[in-house]
Amino acid sequence: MSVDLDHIRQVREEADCLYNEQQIEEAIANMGKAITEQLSDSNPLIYCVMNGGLVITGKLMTHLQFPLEASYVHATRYRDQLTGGQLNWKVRPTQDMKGRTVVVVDDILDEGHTLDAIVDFCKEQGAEKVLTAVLIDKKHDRKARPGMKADFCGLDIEDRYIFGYGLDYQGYWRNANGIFALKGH
Ligand SMILES: O=P(O)(O)OC[C@H]1O[C@H](OP(=O)(O)OP(=O)(O)O)[C@H](O)[C@@H]1O
Ligand SMILES: Nc1nc2[nH]cnc2c(=O)[nH]1
Repeated sequence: MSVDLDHIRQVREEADCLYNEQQIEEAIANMGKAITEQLSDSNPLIYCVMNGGLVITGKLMTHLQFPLEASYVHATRYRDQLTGGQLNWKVRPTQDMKGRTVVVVDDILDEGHTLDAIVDFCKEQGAEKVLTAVLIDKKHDRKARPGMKADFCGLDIEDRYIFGYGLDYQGYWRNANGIFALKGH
């Protein structure tokens, strides 16, 4: 499928900025502090959920100055759509996580099905404790479980489709240096 780059550029120009870079970096630093306070002696295994978790995981890790191991999983359920479907595992965790503390890091907790499935998988593999960390929690009443929350969260957003800081619009703008909401969504 060919991509209309003029459309991609226009989407970015017309989008509403919900959080700028400075606000996001401050939120990431606060997440790093909270994780450090709780986990600095636990030798955790940090899983980046690709693709969206790429930016937040990299930035968050530099705030975690204690021994840890890092790896990634790849699961997707939105592909290039604005609404989610069936979770598609592309790469499952490979490390031995028996008895380990695992932290699953992703860009967004939207409905929560992605995080729930990854957490369940890690528990089935014998992880002792599985915690979740997300940059963004989207506020609505469609969570996979009522009241579902991440253990560590940077920012809340209203119920709109967003991109930037790892989140994409049709595969683009994961590199946008703010959190932007799509015009009209
Ligand atoms: O809470 P949920 O409703 O399950 O949605 C959250 C997930 O959706 C996005 O991934 P996506 O499936 O778009 O794949 P991507 O990471 O490659 O963008 C995002 O990165 C989260 O992993
Ligand atoms: N890009 C993007 N991906 C998502 N996955 C779940 N919610 C969202 C969202 O608002 N934006």
